[in-house]
Amino acid sequence: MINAAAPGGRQMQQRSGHPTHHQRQYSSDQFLLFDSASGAGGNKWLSNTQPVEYSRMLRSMQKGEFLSSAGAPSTPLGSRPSSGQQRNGGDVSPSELSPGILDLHSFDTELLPELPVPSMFESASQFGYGGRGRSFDDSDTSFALKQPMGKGRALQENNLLKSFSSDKEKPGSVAKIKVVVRKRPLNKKEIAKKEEDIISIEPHSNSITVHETKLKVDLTEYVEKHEFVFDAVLDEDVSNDEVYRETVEPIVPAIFHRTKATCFAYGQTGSGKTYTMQPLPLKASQDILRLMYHTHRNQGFHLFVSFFEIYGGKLFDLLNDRRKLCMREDGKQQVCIVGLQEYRVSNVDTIRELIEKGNATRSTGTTGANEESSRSHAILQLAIKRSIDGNESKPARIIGKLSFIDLAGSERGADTTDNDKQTRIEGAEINKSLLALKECIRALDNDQHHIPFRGSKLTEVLRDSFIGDSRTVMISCISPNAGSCEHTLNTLRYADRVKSLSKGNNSKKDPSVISSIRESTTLSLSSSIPTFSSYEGNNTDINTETSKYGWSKQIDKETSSQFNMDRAPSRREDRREEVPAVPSYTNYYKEQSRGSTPAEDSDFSEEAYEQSKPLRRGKVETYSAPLEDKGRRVDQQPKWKDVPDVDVNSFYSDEDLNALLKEEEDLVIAHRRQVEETISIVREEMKLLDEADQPGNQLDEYISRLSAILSQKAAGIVSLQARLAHFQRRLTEHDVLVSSLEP
Ligand SMILES: Nc1ncnc2c1ncn2[C@@H]1O[C@H](COP(=O)(O)OP(=O)(O)OP(=O)(O)O)[C@@H](O)[C@H]1O
Repeated sequence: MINAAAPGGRQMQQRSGHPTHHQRQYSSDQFLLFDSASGAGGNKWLSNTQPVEYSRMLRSMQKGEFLSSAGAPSTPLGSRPSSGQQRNGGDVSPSELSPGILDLHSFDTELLPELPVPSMFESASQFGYGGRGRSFDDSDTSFALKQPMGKGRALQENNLLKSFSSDKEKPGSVAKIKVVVRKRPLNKKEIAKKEEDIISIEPHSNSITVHETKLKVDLTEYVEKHEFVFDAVLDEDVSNDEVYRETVEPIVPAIFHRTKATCFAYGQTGSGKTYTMQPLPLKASQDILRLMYHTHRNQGFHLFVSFFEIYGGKLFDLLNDRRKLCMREDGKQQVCIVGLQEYRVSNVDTIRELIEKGNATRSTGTTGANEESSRSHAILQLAIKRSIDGNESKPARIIGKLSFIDLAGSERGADTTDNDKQTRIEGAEINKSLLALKECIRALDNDQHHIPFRGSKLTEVLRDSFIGDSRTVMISCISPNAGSCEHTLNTLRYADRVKSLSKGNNSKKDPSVISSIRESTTLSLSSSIPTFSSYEGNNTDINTETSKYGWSKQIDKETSSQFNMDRAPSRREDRREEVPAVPSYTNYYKEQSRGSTPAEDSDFSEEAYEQSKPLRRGKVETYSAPLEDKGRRVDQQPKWKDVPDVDVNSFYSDEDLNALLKEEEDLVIAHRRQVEETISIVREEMKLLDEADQPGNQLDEYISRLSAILSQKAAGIVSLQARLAHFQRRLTEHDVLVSSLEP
């Protein structure tokens, strides 16, 4: 448990002169300038305000800092550089790339016969593995290179190996949902601005504390602490290798056992989602291939890769020149993405190339880059498939898969300060998808019969990841700087809220990893931006052993053609059963441009579905009514058990959304007007102050007058912010309703 009174790390030591408060309520004498739950407050100015020097503060305002933050009251958004480019201050190497893909072509799951699984220890000794493979942080995919373990936080063991050596390879041994928080270091810009690092982390207790600087009405500064506990908390010095070991590595073996696993990165723009997600698929591929060639050797498994993005509710194939994709639901309510390319891969280099290609496509496809890319969700999927009865000429059936999702910046959905309607509508779309995602994850953890995946495109395409034997890892990325405090708190609070609502939170929790929040504020955040990330997940057993393993250099390096890649058969071609390997992208694309029709996809789905149906697991049946009703049409909807009792027409229309957006616009304009008025008053007063600043004059009088005016104006702004928060709540409710209703 956290000692709330303990110093919060180095940043807290720096401010040791300031009193630390722990309160559960906003006290009446503390109005908080621009500190709103709405996230709309321009708290940059205040956050940057150091031990309050009144005149300095005024000068800051005079210089326009106030205008730039409060006048356009949004947290400054980092732009998203194109993939492969160096991000500001970042160190993403071209070889350390990429988020992931989703394969929904092969929606049917083949149940494997229980094959004997050789022990990895046996394999390891047999193949002479002595040490851990070189990390992707080193931009080297060679499996067998031994090198010293990176510095670490007791995460140096390879969880994959543990799974080899014990029954942990079975999906049931890995937590169903795990929530991890990762803090990035201060970037150059923040350091140049002398921004404080307000996050302290206690890795041993998995606790994280946000030290929020606030101002009282008399403009004295105080610090409020907000403490949270998650399944794992990763400090800024934790490497991407360690992130992988903590998050994805434990679930990799499960995908050979018909598990669908999903890894999300969530957080505000610039918090490190892409930085965190990019290396994961490559590392996972490395482990998957290793398992395929060793533990599961000769079992006919193949690895497939696909990569697409969801932007503005539309799907684009990142491995096929951003070709627009179509999502279809067949008679069995199986979702398939028509035209999505899948690549059969057999070595890591090929996967790396595909991922780089996808990232580049994503960038070029979203020129003007930062804004748009942070408004898209990129989904990369690694699928394990196997041909029926080991017959390579038959279409491969999906066994398990691992999806990596680099989500759009969480704050975008609730950015109420942007007056551009299109941007706000896009934001609403993101908001909707993030909310829907959170709801699905929560339903998943609660074993609910109805998984509300219809709430958004994102959850619809991830539908098969939410059913059956699934695993979810959420990585909440947070920025450490004071200016991002509100967004960071939103991320952590929402995570905590989701966690606290899950059944697992009550029944399965290890007391030592109970997610807890110890905050001094009780301002309702139910309306705040959906910053999910928290969840119950007791996987402490996974990380306690200390076995080692290493990879063989020879096994995964194939000396085959250019890309070592077979093309995944399209469904049309599946029926022809003639799928020559295509050695180059060019040929591949030509070949693929023929595409397949939705009807054909559906047909295929039917067949595949029928073949695998008897073996499907119970949970699928609970959500998918057509399992018992083969004649059901696509347009017939199942009867959801938990659809709210609402009048659909009163909520679910463009007019309503427009009305909400209009209301929001009015509020934003009113807010802005108040702020501008305040600024002009301050400027006037500064003039007076300058005039008064003569020997013999009484400055106190001016200062107290100014203080009174500012207090009054601030109260007005706080009131507007409360209205904005209220409005956001309504928007959120709207989104929840929309996500709960059938399309
Ligand atoms: N843990 C980290 N260590 C070092 N640098 C980091 C870390 N996390 C992020 N960065 C750097 O911070 C910057 C922003 O990170 P990134 O682009 O991953 O953010 P993001 O959350 O994906 O943003 P967006 O939502 O706009 O896509 C990049 O320059 C990146 O290199």
